[in-house]
Amino acid sequence: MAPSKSSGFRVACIQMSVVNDKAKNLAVAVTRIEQAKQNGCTLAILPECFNGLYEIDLFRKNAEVIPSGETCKALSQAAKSNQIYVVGGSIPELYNDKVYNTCTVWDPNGKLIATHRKVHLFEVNIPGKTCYREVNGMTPGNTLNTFQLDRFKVGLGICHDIRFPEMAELYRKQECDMLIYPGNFCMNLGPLHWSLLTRSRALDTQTFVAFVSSARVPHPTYITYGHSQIANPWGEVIGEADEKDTDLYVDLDFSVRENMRQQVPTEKQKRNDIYDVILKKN
Ligand SMILES: NC(=O)CC(=O)C(=O)O
Repeated sequence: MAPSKSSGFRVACIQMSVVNDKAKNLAVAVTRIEQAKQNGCTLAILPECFNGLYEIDLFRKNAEVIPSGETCKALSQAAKSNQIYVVGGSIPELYNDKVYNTCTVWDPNGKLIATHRKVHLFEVNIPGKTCYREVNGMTPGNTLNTFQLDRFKVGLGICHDIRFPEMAELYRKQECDMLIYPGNFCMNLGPLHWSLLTRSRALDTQTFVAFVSSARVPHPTYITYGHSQIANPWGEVIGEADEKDTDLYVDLDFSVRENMRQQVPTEKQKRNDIYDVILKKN
């Protein structure tokens, strides 16, 4: 049974296989959102770049104007017909001839209630392993973004954004109850960092953190790690997928967050007289 609305809700992490065919990806996403609702979920979360492969050369081809593009139309309709909140992973967004890596959020009436453009683009150079320069295909966003799901406040990031504790700290300051990061880690960095980062951001901020990947589909240039997971405010992993095409359903009980904050009151112990994290631009 899904948790009662006052204490929390059930969330679906949709770890779908993403292929080089937008129509197929959209059809899969819509079906899985419907299944999430049938399984008692209040919220369904899709992965980063779920409407096309995470390939620099494909970003502009798959880019759409928000909210008039076909991906937004499909997500809005899926949210409305299933009466469910949808965090639409991310898609390449076309805006003023620039391409952003953008997350859209839809309420159960199919209304767009938030967007988030990836602030920290993925840039690594690990010789012989992974070399990726997302800046060659995307423009970074400049704002932090939240939305309200009933009485719970949710902060948004996309993949590489999870590596920056300052951003999560700013969401903690805004009293977010949960952080959501649609993601797509590679096989070199995923095994070492994916779970560590999910747990760290959950513990730092005393929130629930959902890090939602696409499934591992063998591909010549970018192979996704998978392992979508959710950590609770204690830093415990309370649900984790393997690498396969699957959906992870997890019940969130926000009284756990209240208890943690009372029992380990780090929030009240911050020494803002000697250090602070400050939002400079939004
Ligand atoms: N896809 C990403 O943005 C980030 C990533 O894979 C990493 O930080 O590692």
